[in-house]
Amino acid sequence: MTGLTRDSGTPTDQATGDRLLAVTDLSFAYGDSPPVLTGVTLRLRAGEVLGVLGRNGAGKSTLINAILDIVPGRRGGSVTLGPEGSGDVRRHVGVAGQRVSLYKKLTVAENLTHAARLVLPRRRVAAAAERAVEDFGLARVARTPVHRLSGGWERLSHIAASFVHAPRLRFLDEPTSALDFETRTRLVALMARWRRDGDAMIVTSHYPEDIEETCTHVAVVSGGTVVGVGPLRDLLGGYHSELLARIDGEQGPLTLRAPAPGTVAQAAETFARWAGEGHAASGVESVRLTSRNLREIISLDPELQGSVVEHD
Ligand SMILES: Nc1ncnc2c1ncn2[C@@H]1O[C@H](COP(=O)(O)OP(=O)(O)OP(=O)(O)O)[C@@H](O)[C@H]1O
Repeated sequence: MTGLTRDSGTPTDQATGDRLLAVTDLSFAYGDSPPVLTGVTLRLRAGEVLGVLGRNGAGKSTLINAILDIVPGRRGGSVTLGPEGSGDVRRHVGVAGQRVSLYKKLTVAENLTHAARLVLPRRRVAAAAERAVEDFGLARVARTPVHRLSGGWERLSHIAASFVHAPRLRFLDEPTSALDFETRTRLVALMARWRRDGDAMIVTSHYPEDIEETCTHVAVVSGGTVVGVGPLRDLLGGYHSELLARIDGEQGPLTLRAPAPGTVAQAAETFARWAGEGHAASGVESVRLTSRNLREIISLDPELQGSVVEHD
């Protein structure tokens, strides 16, 4: 495929000062089984968000587990987590795994407090838990025991507890699964805020829209390694959008068509320019903006086919 750069444009750490993750030549196998991952090298700096795509069973969760050394099985390679020289990995790293890890009998607020106590000094625990309730919109369920929550609220509470200590490096394994539209929107907005604040993230998802909305870089796990890493804008920019404007002119309806390289936002800019040049002065009947988005791009790439699922 043309858009995805292989081994070029990898998030780099030319200036290592704001580096939050360095993975070099990491391999991983479960027990005596053949390796699930081989020779993975990744770098993430402040403000970079890496979206990880791949089919079911490709090794996305394993990538997170291997980086964090959660499950035994690392076979060589090196990993540096968090800001360089900070020493305190637990304080700077947060993991919202695919499986919810909350105490079922405790309320959401109690879970948040407990999670904060594990990492933060006592004087900061209450404020951190309160802030998580506010940021994640959990006030309605704060006093509800986890076993009585719906699946979506449970997942959101799980993510809130995972990040109650406001880590600089965040791992999110399929964070939007089970979330309704409103809740997903809230999480996506929070992720954008964390990115602006300079946190780095690794996000796995089967939804290209999640990756497109939240990530600065994309990686594909396939055949036991990370086969493509690149900036999202390069991936999307390698394809063309098309603008269609139907205009009612004196000679009857007229269709204007123009290729617009790049993302939907860039295409919209092109249309605005047309309008400024008077093309639309006689009245635009309808404007269709078609763009190759990540979902379309994935459908064109055999390596990625099967790695996405449809939203409900
Ligand atoms: N604890 C384990 N022991 C042995 N094999 C495992 C274990 N966990 C995962 N695997 C295997 O490792 C491979 C990668 O699994 P992983 O869960 O990382 O894939 P994934 O890309 O996250 O999948 P999904 O999209 O379904 O969540 C699979 O073949 C899986 O069966």
